[in-house]
Amino acid sequence: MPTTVSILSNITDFVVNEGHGVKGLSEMGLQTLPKQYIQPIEERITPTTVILDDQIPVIDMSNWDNDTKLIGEKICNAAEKWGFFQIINHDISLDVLESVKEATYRFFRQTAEEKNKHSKENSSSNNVRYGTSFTPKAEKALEWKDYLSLFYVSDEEAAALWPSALREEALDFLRNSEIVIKKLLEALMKGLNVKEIDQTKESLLMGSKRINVNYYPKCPNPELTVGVGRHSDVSTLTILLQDNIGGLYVKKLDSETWVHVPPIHGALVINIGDALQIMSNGRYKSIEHRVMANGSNNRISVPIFVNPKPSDVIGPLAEVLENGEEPIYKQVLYSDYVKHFFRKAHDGKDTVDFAKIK
Ligand SMILES: COc1cc(/C=C/C(=O)SCCNC(=O)CCNC(=O)[C@H](O)C(C)(C)COP(=O)(O)OP(=O)(O)OC[C@H]2O[C@@H](n3cnc4c(N)ncnc43)[C@H](O)[C@@H]2OP(=O)(O)O)ccc1O
Ligand SMILES: O=C(O)CCC(=O)C(=O)O
Ligand SMILES: [Fe+2]
Repeated sequence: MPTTVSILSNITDFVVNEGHGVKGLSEMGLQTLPKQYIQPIEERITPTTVILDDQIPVIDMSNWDNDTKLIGEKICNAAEKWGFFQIINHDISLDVLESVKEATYRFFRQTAEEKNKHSKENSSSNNVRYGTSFTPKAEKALEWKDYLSLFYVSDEEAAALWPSALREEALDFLRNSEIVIKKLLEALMKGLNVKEIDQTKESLLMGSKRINVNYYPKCPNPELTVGVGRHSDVSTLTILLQDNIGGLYVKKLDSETWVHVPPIHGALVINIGDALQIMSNGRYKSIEHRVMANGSNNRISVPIFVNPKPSDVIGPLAEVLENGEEPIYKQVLYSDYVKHFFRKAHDGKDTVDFAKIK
């Protein structure tokens, strides 16, 4: 049985290689944060940069069928001004949302050995990956988070490869999110002068999906580290289910201040990702966000990343440039873009520079 001292002398082995994750560290009852997790001061979330008198829009979807235009305009405004909003009355049942949260706990409660069957080194497929932090090899300071990431190909592949602890619940959440994703994209495309989402557009906007489950265990000295560092998502859009703990912070456009995203029971947090910022030629904003570590509670979240297909080439849409607007982004192969994102540590909005016309 390893002692606390021996574990602390080789954190990488215990947390990363043996698959105990930060959950394993947290459950040892550590009183002090290991030095590997201490973030530089500028990366920590401090009260001085957080504002309390503003918040991301909350959009009620209940009257979508009768009020499509008005709700659509609210969605486009939020995408331009905040890049983030919450939706309520979106028609995904509470049962589906509660079940995927329970299943997330069920997956992470398993032994390190069981979870580690899905690590990068052990997984039989690149489409299933259990890990910790973001990209430990490239990070100077680690992040206080464990995750399982599932790239959706087909129900058959999921049946063969996804862990049974959460397979059905994750698939159910994916299936049930389909209608609301289409409504959001329909509204966002109208705002860009795209009249119809034909098959090519549909594939470009939502040709692939990835569902992650994130576990942020209780943390000693949470003020010294982060759950997730500053980043923007590389998706078209992200649909995030969070629990009731809180801790997600979003950067306010053109400012150095951050706002908290308060948990609302049954709501989903929606954010625009880099792919849609690029396709909209910068009109819709893919905004930096980060997650605070928590000293008293474990937290979970379940993002669905709606993406182009890896083989798609993305760039500003023709409809957006029709009026003579100059493109600010070039055409890039989406899988090159995503690889660039995954190979470096979280460093805020710098990912999108990869696609900028210099
Ligand atoms: C994990 O914590 C996160 C995650 C996020 C994610 C935010 C998003 O927006 S995810 C949406 C990403 N889009 C897609 O998944 C759709 C398109 N997919 C692809 O293009 C490909 O599937 C691929 C992701 C590029 C992988 O293709 P493959 O040919 O298999 O490439 P590899 O060479 O194996 O991988 C490239 C590089 O990325 C690392 N990597 C791959 N998958 C993951 C993953 N799920 N999580 C972390 N890292 C991943 C892989 O290890 C390679 O790096 P090396 O250094 O090992 O070469 C936001 C915030 C978070 O905290
Ligand atoms: O846990 C959260 O609230 C956000 C997680 C996140 O930003 C991500 O997984 O990309
Ligand atoms: Fe994110």
